[in-house]
Amino acid sequence: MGEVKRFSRAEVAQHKGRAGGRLWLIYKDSVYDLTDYLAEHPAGDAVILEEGGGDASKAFDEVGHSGDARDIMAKYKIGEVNEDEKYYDEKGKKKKRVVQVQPEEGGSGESRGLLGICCCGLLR
Ligand code: HEM
Repeated sequence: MGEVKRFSRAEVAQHKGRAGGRLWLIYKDSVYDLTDYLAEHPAGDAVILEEGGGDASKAFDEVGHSGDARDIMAKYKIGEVNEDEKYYDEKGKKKKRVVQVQPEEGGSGESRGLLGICCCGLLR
């Protein structure tokens, strides 16, 4: 098997399936081109079009799709999202989102929350 193709989420978002374009979507960090499946979807194309270009993990799971549906989906896989944009770890478990807080430029390096500001007022 060859190398897996990698896509950025921004690149996937360019394929919304509108105006004759291809329809890609993301399910659990894998990228699918469902253009040729749209017309076959048992629940119609509209529900998939709504997710076009985006991450359909939640929508797909909420339906409670069958194993058959998952087998079909596998046939349309074209790659995976870039490693640094993945939401799931190697075990398929959802990663904790790491939010990096940059210190404010030129500031004191300390940002006070509302509570902090109130307390400071009281202590003065
Ligand atoms: C990603 C590729 C997809 C494939 C291969 C797929 C396949 C299928 C299949 C085979 C069914 C028939 C029922 C079953 O076997 O589970 C189904 C039903 C359905 N799908 Fe999808 N589906 C896909 C994506 C989506 C997405 C993104 C949505 C968005 C919400 C969606 C919404 C539905 C709904 C609402 C039903 C009807 C469920 C029901 O009758 O209870 N599907 N799909």
